[in-house]
Amino acid sequence: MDHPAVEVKGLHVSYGSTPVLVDVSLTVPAGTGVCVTGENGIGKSTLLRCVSSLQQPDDGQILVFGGTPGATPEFWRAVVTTVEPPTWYPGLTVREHAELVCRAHGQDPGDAGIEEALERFGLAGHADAIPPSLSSGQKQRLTLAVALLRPSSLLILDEPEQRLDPDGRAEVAALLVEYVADGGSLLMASHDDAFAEASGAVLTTMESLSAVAP
Ligand SMILES: Nc1ncnc2c1ncn2[C@@H]1O[C@H](COP(=O)(O)OP(=O)(O)OP(=O)(O)O)[C@@H](O)[C@H]1O
Repeated sequence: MDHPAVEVKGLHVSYGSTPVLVDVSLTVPAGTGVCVTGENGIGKSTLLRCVSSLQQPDDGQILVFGGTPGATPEFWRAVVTTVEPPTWYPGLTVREHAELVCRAHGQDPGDAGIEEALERFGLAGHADAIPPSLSSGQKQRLTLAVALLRPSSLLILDEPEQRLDPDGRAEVAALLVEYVADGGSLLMASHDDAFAEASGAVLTTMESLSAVAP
């Protein structure tokens, strides 16, 4: 039986005595995209951090392709998460970061489409620069370019539209449509409904995921 890409049941997370996620449940069927929306501070990043195994919930169950998140190397081969801000390797250029990630995932950097990806993300002119010298939007473009270059089965993206100009948002939305059309699964949080819809994701509000009204 095919497992859903993500299955969250009865998730509870509190910070101190403040509950943030109360009985939250969510399913992302494999090969589909889901976008969680909702006001600042409602708990979207917390949910994505838990699904990415970067945070342990107080209670509830999370399965990613039927397994425990973060428990195996297979999880990290299948899942790309941009919930944590990226870290750049000192002295490696934009192109070298892309090559490194491709190599780590068993791809021949010469065949991985790096030049095309840098071109598509408007980074071709910055391929020999180091990431800290890029603008905040260019850094976000690089983060997403590298996330999409390497093979994966599930993308977990926290507000991927952040800091992108309108052309950048349209380009990323088109790439996410392609990713899901090619069989990938997508779980993201966004404040931009138009971007999320253009990405082909099903929009769902954070409130609707909780069995208990906040
Ligand atoms: N490490 C933490 N310690 C204490 N409180 C936290 C922590 N992380 C998040 N919170 C609180 O939990 C709530 C949910 O935060 P979270 O970042 O998940 O919301 P969000 O929906 O992603 O917000 P935004 O749209 O602003 O990104 C907020 O009230 C936030 O202040």
